[in-house]
Amino acid sequence: MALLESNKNRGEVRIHESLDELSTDLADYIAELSEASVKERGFFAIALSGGSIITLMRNLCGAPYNKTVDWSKWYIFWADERVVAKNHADSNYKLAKDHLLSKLPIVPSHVHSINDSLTAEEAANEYEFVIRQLVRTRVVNVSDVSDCPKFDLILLGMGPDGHVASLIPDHPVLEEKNEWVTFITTSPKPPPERITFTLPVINSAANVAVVATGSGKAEAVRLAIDDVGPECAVLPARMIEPIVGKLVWFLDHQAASKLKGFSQFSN
Ligand SMILES: O=C(O)[C@H](O)[C@@H](O)[C@H](O)[C@H](O)COP(=O)(O)O
Repeated sequence: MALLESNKNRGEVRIHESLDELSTDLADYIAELSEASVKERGFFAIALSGGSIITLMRNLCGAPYNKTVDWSKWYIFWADERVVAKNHADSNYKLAKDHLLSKLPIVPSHVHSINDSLTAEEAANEYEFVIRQLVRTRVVNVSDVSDCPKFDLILLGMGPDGHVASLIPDHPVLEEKNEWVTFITTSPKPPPERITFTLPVINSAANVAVVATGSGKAEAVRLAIDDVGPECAVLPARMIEPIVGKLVWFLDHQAASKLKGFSQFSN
C-alpha cells in the first residue's frame, strides 16, 4: 500500500497493487476503528453499502479478526439499500448476510436492515426513526457540529458515474438537508427504488471510507479527488467532505491510474 500525496484536502488516498492487498488493508482499517470506537464509546456503529465492497471486506471473516474484534459491540446499518425483499438477489442486506454477516458472530438484533414490506418512502422514514432511537441511547453517536448521527464508520462504494450510496448525479436527492434517510425511485443502476443516507449524515460520520477498484472508475476517481476545477463540484463522490471526520480512499492501481502523481507508482 502506498499513500498518494496529491490533494490532501480530499482525505487520505491509499493505493494498492492488488485486490488482495486492498482487502488486507481494508480489514485492518475496519478492525482498528472498531477497537478504538469500542474503547471510547462501548459500541461500533458501521454502515455498509452494496456492490463489490462487501466481498472486499472478506478478510474480516478469518484470522486474526475472528478472534481479535469485539463483534458483540458491532451495530450494522446500510448507507443505502435497494427496495426489494430481503431474500431478493438485489438486496444489499442479502449480499452482506451471505458474504459477511452469516460468517461473523454479530448479535442478530444489532443488524438494522430496512423494512422490506414498505414503499421506498415509508421504508426511508421508518429507517430514520430506528436510527433516531439508537441515537437517543447513544448506540449511534451524535454529531457535535450538525443535527445528525455520527456513525463510527460509513463504508461507500462508488459507481463509474461518481455516485456513492444512492446519491446519484444531477438528482435533487443531493440537496436534501433535513432528512437523515431519504429515497429515490429513478436509480440508473438497477433496481430503481432505493433508500439512502443523505449527504449531511455521511458528512457527519467520524470516518468515511470510499472503496473503488478497476479502470472503469478511474475518471470518477480523478474528478472526486484531484484539483480539477468547479465542474467536478457536483459529482456526488466529490461532495463527500466529512465536517470533522476522516475520509480515506481505498483504490487499486487501475482506479487510481488517472490521478495526478500516480505515475510514481506505476513503474
Ligand atoms: O446498492 C448499491 O448499488 C450501492 O450501494 C452503490 O453505491 C455501490 O456501492 C456502487 O455502485 C459501487 O458498486 P460496485 O463496487 O459493485 O461497482
